[in-house]
Amino acid sequence: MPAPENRFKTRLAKGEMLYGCWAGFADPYATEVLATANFDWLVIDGEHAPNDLRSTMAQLQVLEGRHSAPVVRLAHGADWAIKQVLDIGAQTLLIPMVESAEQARELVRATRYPPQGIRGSGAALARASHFSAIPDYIGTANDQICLLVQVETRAGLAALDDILKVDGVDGVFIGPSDLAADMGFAGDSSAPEVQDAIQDALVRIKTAGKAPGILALDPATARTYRDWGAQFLAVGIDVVMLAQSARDTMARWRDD
Ligand SMILES: O=C(O)C(=O)C[C@H](O)[C@@H](O)CO
Repeated sequence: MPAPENRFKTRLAKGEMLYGCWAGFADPYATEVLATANFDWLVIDGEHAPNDLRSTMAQLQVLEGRHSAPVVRLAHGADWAIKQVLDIGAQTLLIPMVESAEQARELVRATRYPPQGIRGSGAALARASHFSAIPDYIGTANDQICLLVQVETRAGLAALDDILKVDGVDGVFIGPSDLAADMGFAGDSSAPEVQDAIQDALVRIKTAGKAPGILALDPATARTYRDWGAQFLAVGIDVVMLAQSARDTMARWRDD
């Protein structure tokens, strides 16, 4: 019995268009509600949402067997953090602020058991191995890892061609907000210079045979990014959806 199939990785490799959403409440109940929308993937965000290992695991549990595949974003690509989140059952990781091929290679090694990598062997007590119910977990887990790196600075764009050559990187996510800020357009990813950089990056990622990813809350922008080659495309943030809907509702009655 091998490690569970990573459906997200399988669909990504087939070239399927995958629509996602950020899960930012850091709560399994909210993520379970979000999963009823049947997004293809949901980002359990450990960078900008108040997630910890327990809240991340609880969201992995509620997503088990659901259509929405979990993508776990870490605050930083530290090998110990990767080890812990893989052991609780994550199979697809999104790592921010990747700026070199060497950094990408280190991330690949951190996600793989030896000899391909340095992932520590704690499968005996790990949720990922179904608590040892998967006897061949260590021998089969590497193949089910999907590593998505975020390129979101000028340095990352300059290293993008080399990052794309790294085996084990399955996709590259362009972070529009951070890229805009690094380019001197903080808060404005619609600036022509940023848009040109995004288009160039998405085309390069696709041409290199990797999966291009990005986030856009505005449907017209999301369609543009899809036209430019985005394959895993996040089109919503749950926190934003609730906040905006609540404000609109009160505004409607305030002036009624
Ligand atoms: O730089 C970006 O944009 C991203 O990486 C996505 C954001 O972090 C996401 O939280 C939406 O703001």
